[in-house]
Amino acid sequence: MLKIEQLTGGYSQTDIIKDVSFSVSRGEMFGILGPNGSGKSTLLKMVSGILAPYSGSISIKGKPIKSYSAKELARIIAVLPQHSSEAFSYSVKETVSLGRYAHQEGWFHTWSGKDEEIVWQVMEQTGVAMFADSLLHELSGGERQRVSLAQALAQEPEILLLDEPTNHLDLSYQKDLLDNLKGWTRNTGLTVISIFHDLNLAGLYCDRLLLLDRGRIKSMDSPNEVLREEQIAQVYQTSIQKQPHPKVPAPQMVLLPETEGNQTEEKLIDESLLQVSDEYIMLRSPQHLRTMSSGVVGSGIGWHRNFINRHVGKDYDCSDHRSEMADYIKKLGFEPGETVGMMTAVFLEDASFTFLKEEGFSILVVVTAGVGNAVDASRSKVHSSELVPGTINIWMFVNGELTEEAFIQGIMTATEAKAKALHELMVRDPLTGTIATGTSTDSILIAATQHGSKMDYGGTVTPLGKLIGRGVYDCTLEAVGKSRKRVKR
Ligand SMILES: Nc1ncnc2c1ncn2[C@@H]1O[C@H](COP(=O)(O)OP(=O)(O)OP(=O)(O)O)[C@@H](O)[C@H]1O
Repeated sequence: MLKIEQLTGGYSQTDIIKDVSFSVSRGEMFGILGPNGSGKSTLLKMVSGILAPYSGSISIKGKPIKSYSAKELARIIAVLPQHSSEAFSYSVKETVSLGRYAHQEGWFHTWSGKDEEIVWQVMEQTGVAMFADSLLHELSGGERQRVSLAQALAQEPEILLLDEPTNHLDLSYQKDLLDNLKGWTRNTGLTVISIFHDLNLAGLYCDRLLLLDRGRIKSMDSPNEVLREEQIAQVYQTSIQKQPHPKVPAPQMVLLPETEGNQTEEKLIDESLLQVSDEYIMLRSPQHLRTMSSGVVGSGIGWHRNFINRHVGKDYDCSDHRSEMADYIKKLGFEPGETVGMMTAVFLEDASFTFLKEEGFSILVVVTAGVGNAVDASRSKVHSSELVPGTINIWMFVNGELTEEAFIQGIMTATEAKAKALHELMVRDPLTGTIATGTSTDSILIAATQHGSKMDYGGTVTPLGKLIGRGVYDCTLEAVGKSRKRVKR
């Protein structure tokens, strides 16, 4: 659809765009990225024919751009410029109607039924039909942006060039606009070439991205390839981290703020922060901790500062345990979003905890363990899937920085140490009679301050794994021992 070859150009004989070549296919959504001043708008001006290049060529549908008249070009390409705050006293409908100019034939430019139909259709699509008679200056910045888009669409272009289209739009209109653009590329074959400042939106919606660095192509590929941490950090000169999107296979780039200097003094997470009552064991951390857990509340990966292991009776109704637990946390005066909450039928005075230190880092392990509901994971097929309280809950608080890999390996190490303790104590699965590996509702938490020594790994023979293995094994032995004594009494 569009082919750019060795394009060089700029202003007053200064090269802004240098030797740029790429092509865009019909129906493609193509994003242009780059820091301020890297030449994105200049490139778009050349592609739209507003600015003549010094050298190189641009061809559209196989013909040089120079061979098209202005009117012919306007029937193929529509441009949505960077938003301007100027607003003339035209009505919305009049403004959108200007987009039909390229399609009007002859000297008298008669307004046809088709023109009218298309203008209303694009006003509906962009959500501005309700303002049809309003004057532009009466609209908000985002509403005016949508009017400009409607005007561009009224041209019925085959290629839509957009300079920062989501500028001034609130979240829901950003999503609507990009969903619509994506839909049009798929359904009507519209080709979209758009400048983005928001790398995450570009990564979510574009088929391919072009990254400009001081007027040259730094990278042009799929979003996942272009949005590489080191590359973006280098081109944008900032600290950035790449993460997977939680729902779709698209990269998300997050800024890493400079927090040095305004950090409050780090407080050690140790047993002095534990509060144990008949109702719950609680740890309130002075700072947010990076967590990976399977709690009833706060499960998955996150940042939390309150940790509650709550005692519930054996007859606790588990049918809506998540919302019941969230209500309970609120009643205690905590925000469920900041809290990891677990439940246990074990008497909390039977909890076991230990604080272990190594060169440069330390961990606090807390275990509550009831094994009446023990299961051998290798034979769990014979059990029903019903959830019953009676469980081993393991908390591990690490004073140190963990990689994601270390979080996962720490959980593996703890699970192995727990299984070993159950083996040592000959805890049996009551249904199979074989040695149990856990219970059917065990929960685990690993939480790290993310300050201090960095631990890349948490496997069994790593410094972190050694402390976890020992701490979880010892605490599980002790907690199961205490709870068994109580059962005997
Ligand atoms: N009309 C102009 N005359 C002279 N120089 C210009 C003109 N427009 C832009 N420039 C210069 O060209 C360079 C690239 O500008 P351009 O607007 O293409 O960058 P951009 O990547 O779109 O930046 P931004 O992200 O800030 O919108 C800048 O150094 C700018 O000062």
